[in-house]
Amino acid sequence: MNDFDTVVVAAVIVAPGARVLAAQRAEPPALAGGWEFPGGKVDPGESETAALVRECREELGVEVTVGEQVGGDWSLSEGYVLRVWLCSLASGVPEAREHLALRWLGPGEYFSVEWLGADLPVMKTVENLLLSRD
Ligand SMILES: Nc1nc2c([nH]c(=O)n2[C@H]2C[C@H](O)[C@@H](COP(=O)(O)OP(=O)(O)OP(=O)(O)O)O2)c(=O)[nH]1
Repeated sequence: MNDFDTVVVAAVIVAPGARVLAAQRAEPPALAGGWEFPGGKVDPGESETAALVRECREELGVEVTVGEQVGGDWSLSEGYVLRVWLCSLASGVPEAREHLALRWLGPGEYFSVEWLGADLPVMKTVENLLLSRD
């Protein structure tokens, strides 16, 4: 990445049973229908973890606790970089306020949705992380 890249942060919300929350994008048309981890762009002057908490509040109506980072910089389109953290639910039940749908995926279901290109390798790394914990 370079200093001009926009950081997009994403939350892998993990629930008991090693379930992770996948969210289906509503827009733009090129990405609509694809599945991602909830998140969004970091605002100027905002910390990355604060952006993560804010995006989960706005998009899902939940409070999350931020845990360990998953990898480093994940490639996105030109000018963007994706950074990902494991999170847990502190309060609330996720609702699709900005997404088409939400789905909890358990082990064996992690690849049952059409992940966006950037998210597929993230899901693979998360699978390794979660399954090595058992
Ligand atoms: N949030 C999120 N965005 C992702 C993921 N994977 C991926 O390629 N992207 C792309 C889609 C978008 O082009 C960009 C994030 O934009 P966004 O629309 O979620 O950001 P935002 O909530 O801040 O929205 P805005 O500024 O456009 O209103 O990163 C992911 O897992 N989570």
